[in-house]
Amino acid sequence: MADLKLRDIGKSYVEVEVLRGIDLDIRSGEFVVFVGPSGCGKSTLLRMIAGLERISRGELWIDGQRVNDIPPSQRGIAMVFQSYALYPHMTVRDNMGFALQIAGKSRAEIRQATDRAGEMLQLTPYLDRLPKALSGGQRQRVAIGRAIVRDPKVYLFDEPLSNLDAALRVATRIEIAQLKESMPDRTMIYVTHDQTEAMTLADRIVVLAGGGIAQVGAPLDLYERPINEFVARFIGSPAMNLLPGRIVSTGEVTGVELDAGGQCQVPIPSQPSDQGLAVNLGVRPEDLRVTDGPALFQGRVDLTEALGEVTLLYFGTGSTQEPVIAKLPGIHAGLNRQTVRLTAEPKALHLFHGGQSLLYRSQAPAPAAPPEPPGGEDLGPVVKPTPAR
Ligand SMILES: Nc1ncnc2c1ncn2[C@@H]1O[C@H](COP(=O)(O)OP(=O)(O)OP(=O)(O)O)[C@@H](O)[C@H]1O
Repeated sequence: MADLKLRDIGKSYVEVEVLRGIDLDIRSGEFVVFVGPSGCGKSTLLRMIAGLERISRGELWIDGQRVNDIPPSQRGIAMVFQSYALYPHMTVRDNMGFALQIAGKSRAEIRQATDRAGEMLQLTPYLDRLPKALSGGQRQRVAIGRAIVRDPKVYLFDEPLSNLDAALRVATRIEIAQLKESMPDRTMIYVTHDQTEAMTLADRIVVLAGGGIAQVGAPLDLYERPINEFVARFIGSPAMNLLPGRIVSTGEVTGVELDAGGQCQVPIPSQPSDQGLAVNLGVRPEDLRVTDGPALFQGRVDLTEALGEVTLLYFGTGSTQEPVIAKLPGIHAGLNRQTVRLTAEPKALHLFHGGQSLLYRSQAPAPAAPPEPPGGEDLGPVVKPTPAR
């Protein structure tokens, strides 16, 4: 059992500030996944938790102990890297047991721990093999086994599956999920580029961007209620479409007229002063469907990609703006070069102003005496909610 508290953590290299103001509580037994664009500092944050990078600012607490100055070996953590880095001349069992040998454990203890890890990872038949006689997936399992034998309170994974091919990634991802199930009180923190890994493994996802935390939440929370356009487009593939428009009617349901001509009603509350406000309507490719009725979007299909279970339709690929993408179940090759009308359920729509979701503004606590809105133009900043803990 170990919880982690990150308080105002920052990291600077000589002239570059990579991370700042990271505040995060990770509960005992939680599986937390860090995602974000390349270079946003995911690995740096993980390495600071491991003790492999110095923490420039702020405090890190593991299990109630401030560990900023505690060496990695005394933090009760084990880290699994992308490159499995096994000793080529040692058997699987010796690779897994090496840390225990260094720690001075008895042969019987080492044997018991490596037997148990071998069983958990289905490596029992391979314990006497050298790494070169294993597949990539098996080698990565040995690397995980090396962490398991130490029985750490916290497991850190830095893109452990990125060297594996697609099929092995899926198989090993499922094994990691099962591993978590079998160790419910162990805390796991996992860095990945892979959306599916993040969505399927995480209890909570932490989206890092611009040196800080953009949003923290359960995978479906981030998918259904992204706090801003960045998170909206980062979670989900292909990325959410953003259609520019303006608010034409306000209330519990907001009317939006799109620059391209479509109209829609969005069940997100707005105030009278929002009338005329420039917004982006967000709609995920998978939420669009073809209609004969009133359309949210209408255009000529420039390209279709048939992926088997779904077809992707691309619109406006020639313009400077991002193409609009629809993801329809089934095969729709006949739609190529056709003009298609698309719509979506109102509850699948998102509204953004100045990059921030209007959904969250409505949840902000009302001030004791709300000031009169000044003339209906300036809404002021969209208030961020307190991230879920
Ligand atoms: N030793 C260093 N000196 C200076 N800058 C560094 C150093 N190590 C990392 N950085 C910078 O810190 C930033 C964050 O790096 P980090 O590897 O944590 O990103 P990441 O989000 O894990 O990226 P990726 O997804 O590409 O692995 C990058 O811009 C990187 O160039």
